[in-house]
Amino acid sequence: MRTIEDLDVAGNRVFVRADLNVPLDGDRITDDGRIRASLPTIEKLRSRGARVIVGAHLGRPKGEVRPEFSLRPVAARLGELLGTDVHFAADTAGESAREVSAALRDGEVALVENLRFEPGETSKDEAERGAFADRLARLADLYVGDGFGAVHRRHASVFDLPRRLPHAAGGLVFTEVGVLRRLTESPERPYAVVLGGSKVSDKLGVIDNLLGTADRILVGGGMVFTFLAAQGHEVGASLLERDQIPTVQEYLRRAAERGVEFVLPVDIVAADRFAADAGHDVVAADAIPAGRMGLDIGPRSAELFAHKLADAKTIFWNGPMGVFEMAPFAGGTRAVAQGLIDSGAFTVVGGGDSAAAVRALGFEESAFGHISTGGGASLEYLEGKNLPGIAALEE
Ligand SMILES: Nc1ncnc2c1ncn2[C@@H]1O[C@H](COP(=O)(O)OP(=O)(O)O)[C@@H](O)[C@H]1O
Ligand SMILES: O=C(OP(=O)(O)O)[C@H](O)COP(=O)(O)O
Repeated sequence: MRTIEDLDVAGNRVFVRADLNVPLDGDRITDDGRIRASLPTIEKLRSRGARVIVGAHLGRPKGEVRPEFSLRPVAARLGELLGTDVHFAADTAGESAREVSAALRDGEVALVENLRFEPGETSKDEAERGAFADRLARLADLYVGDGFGAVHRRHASVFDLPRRLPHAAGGLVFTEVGVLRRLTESPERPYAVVLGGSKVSDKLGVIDNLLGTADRILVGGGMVFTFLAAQGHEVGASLLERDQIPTVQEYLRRAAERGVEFVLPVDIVAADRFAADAGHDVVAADAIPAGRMGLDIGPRSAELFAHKLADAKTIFWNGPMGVFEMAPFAGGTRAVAQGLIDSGAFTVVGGGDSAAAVRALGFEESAFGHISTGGGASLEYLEGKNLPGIAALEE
């Protein structure tokens, strides 16, 4: 992969695909980790006289303009962190974006509106994606891929755009890939992987490959309930991917065959609704009452998980153990974070929300080996998959 140093950026318009998909509460950014992670590349380009046009997504607005997914608050925060005004284009590749791009002076920075407001960004249809990438390409002379958290997406701005412009990888993508490579090339054993979060169907697939590399797989978060259902238990109103049950049954069977240990919660914090002030209590994992939803792993599970991490030499963790954003359901995530630290292992935490969780719960980032900005992206990298956003940069 070429680096920024290989590009002649001075006086040129450089489109930087960043991952600025930060958690928001209304228009308040609750964790700006991904914005901070994007700064070194943007600063380096500015200092070399580039005209920087940043493109990014926020949430999953599915090709529609939805004001609650606007990047405007992100532009303001990016400007504060850079110590300069960030011009904001009210559309993605339309009139406003073209005007903003044309008016940029050397060293200035602009952010265009949420790329996913355009159906072409995420389309499965290559022609539709290509047409959108063509429009984006008119905004810039060069492309820098730095949105590590989105490199696993075959999206217009990630995959099709770099094929249309001279391109290079940004520093964040380099750093992330460098650390993850260490996990794929002979990790020190025992190697434990902790999986949780809510993007269950996205992330279940990684287990297929982990069964060949990890010694122990701990499952928490929303992923738990598909496992419990696969074992024949009722999961009440918890998050469940019913069509994935046979796949999970197959994973459990293969794990037993290969001597990979699956560690599942033994108790669950079950709530009567999805709210911070919901009524809740701890129930056995195989006895979740009808109508109740599991929003965290229980205290006995937290202890079990910490115990199963204690002797590990390498740990990768993606996905919070519960709905950590609500205090009554943060215990499992806190215990796993502490378990990683106490193990003394080489630890990697990946994912927008996982990284936000460790910061929100007051842990020092330096207590972990590496905090990755990508959850799904790092999982797919560990799977050995060809990541579209990296493949396009290598071309
Ligand atoms: N049991 C659960 N039910 C519903 N949502 C959950 C549960 N456990 C965790 N979550 C949610 O998962 C989200 C993070 O999932 P995900 O996006 O997959 O992680 P990451 O961004 O770290 O890759 C958090 O917002 C958290 O509230
Ligand atoms: O938040 C992200 O990924 P992550 O939750 O796996 O860390 C990225 O911004 C990608 O978002 P997407 O999973 O909606 O494509």
